[in-house]
Amino acid sequence: MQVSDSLLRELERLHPKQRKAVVHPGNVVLRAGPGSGKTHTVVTRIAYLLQTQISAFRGVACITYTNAAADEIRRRVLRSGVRAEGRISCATVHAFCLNEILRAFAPLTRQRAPQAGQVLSATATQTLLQSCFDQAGIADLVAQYRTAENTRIRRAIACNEALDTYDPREVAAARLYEERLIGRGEVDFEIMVARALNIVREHEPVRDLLHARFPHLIVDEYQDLGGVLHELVVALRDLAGITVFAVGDTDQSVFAFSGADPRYLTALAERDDFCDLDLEVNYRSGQDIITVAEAALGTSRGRRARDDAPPGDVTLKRVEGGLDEHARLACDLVQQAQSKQVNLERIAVLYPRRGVLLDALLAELTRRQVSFLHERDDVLSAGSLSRFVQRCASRAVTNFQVHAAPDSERVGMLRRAEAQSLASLARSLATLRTDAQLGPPTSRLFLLRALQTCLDPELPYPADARADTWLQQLRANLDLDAVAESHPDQDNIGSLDDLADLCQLRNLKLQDLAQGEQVLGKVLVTTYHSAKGREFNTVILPGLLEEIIPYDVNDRGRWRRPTETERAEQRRTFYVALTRAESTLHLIVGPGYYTRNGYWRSSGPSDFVVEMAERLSPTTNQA
Ligand SMILES: Nc1ncnc2c1ncn2[C@@H]1O[C@H](COP(=O)(O)OP(=O)(O)OP(=O)(O)O)[C@@H](O)[C@H]1O
Repeated sequence: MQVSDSLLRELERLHPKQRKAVVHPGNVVLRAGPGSGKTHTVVTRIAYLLQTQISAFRGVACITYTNAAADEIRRRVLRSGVRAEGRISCATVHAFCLNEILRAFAPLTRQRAPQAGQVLSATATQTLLQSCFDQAGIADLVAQYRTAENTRIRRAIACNEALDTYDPREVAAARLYEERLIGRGEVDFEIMVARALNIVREHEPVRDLLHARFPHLIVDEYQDLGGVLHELVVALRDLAGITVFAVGDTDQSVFAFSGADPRYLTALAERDDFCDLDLEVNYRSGQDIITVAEAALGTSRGRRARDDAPPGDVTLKRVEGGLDEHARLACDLVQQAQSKQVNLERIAVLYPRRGVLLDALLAELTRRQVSFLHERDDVLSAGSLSRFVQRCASRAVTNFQVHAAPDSERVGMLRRAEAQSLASLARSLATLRTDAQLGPPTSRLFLLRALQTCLDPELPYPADARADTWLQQLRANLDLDAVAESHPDQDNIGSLDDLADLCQLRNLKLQDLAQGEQVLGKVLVTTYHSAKGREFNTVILPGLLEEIIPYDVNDRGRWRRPTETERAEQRRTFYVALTRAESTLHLIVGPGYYTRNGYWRSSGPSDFVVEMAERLSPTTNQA
């Protein structure tokens, strides 16, 4: 098969090591630092495989950590000009296991795929776990704070790992939890992966069919995936003969609290049948930003910026008061960046987790009328249907912005906003309908046309239009209530009503629904965790105070300082936040903060920053 001109040009632009990873015929482990082009390499490899090695009837499966990452990779592959329609399955671990294994092979395995409402929501999971704690004699534990530990234990059980480091009563509760789940005919995300693993191990025809459909499997962010997924990947490699391309960065491992472990990536890399590759150039950040980030990590990896990259600008600022002052300075810095012609959507203000810092930031941004987008993923209902609505809102808002812009600015605006294409939304809607067993629409164009009517009308909805009326129309035109009613995910069942209630209760505007999506003209305010995989011209990190980062951990209802392991993970999260910056990075420290009860805590600057500054005082400009 022939390589297209555009792909040839892309291959030429790659670093020789990236190119080697793209065209390597066998299994690959690609371990590389932030901004080194891992995602870029993944996208090019998928395009290359689809164009040169995989016939029109077969495809590539790509597993990512988040839905956003899956959407992003799919969008970029389609944009590369390769005919990938229907030949790329890009999904999270759970969606892959559910759709490509449990559901696809239900007739062969005689295991019924989850039906309407049988995939437990997060709240239902916690209720079930709490009742198991009660039965196991540990009623004093609060399920909300032990969910990650429960996941860790269940993963260890599924992988036959030693359980002696866990509280035996929690192990008993975890076993009870699974028994009850199975007894009720329900599933949760963990059990879907474990079931998929068993099916692959026990059913040879499933393995053959999987190999026939997906001769290549790509797994992104491997360091954040747990042991069960690792065993699934090994089974797909060793038993089904699927070629594996695993990508990750152990320094960016930030989900160990729920059983993820970078050693699985190392284990793959050490195998003789895998080619272990590294990339050392950081294409995103200037050298000063890279140096500061490595100092914060505490380990010099010797990564370097590309030759022509400006060094970047790193400032460490100190305020004399509490978090209100951090927030004021953060807003000043946003405005300063804006005055240097940096588009607002290229600026991110990042915080480690919710609390007093976020309260102060939101209050100040609102007071100053800075246009910002806060990813309140906990406020809008969870689930794929709610996410679909949010993506539609993002498309509608962007369409309005393009419509309202002067002619000279319109060119490339949709691309700059990375707005959802109607085709990608139509595909997501088709998947939602299939999952809900609603059957295909009357014609392939039906969904596209319905979406176009809702999202790209001749007179677009203004971004500040009332969200409730817009949502009402979307629900009716796309028949979303039918999806909600019979979808297997409990999260989806009440999500439209929840969204509608929220829109009315809070008087939300259309742009407020465009959560988690890039919206032009808005500064992004989000957590260090959610910033993973993304990049911004300017990154501002206020509230770098001890107790805020590293922060205290809730252990069985009591707050305590993090253990060494937890501290190391928090340090990696901080490193992830620092490495999102392309050209400007602002760090803000101070003497302390007021708690929500109004007590002053003289916590002082974050240890992470103090240690970092000690390692490299000359690079950082003291303001
Ligand atoms: N060979 C290359 N030439 C020029 N730019 C590149 C090259 N490879 C990647 N880039 C650019 O570098 C930036 C970072 O790439 P990418 O997001 O793929 O890195 P990553 O390794 O996935 O980062 P992270 O782990 O931090 O999420 C992107 O803007 C990408 O377009």
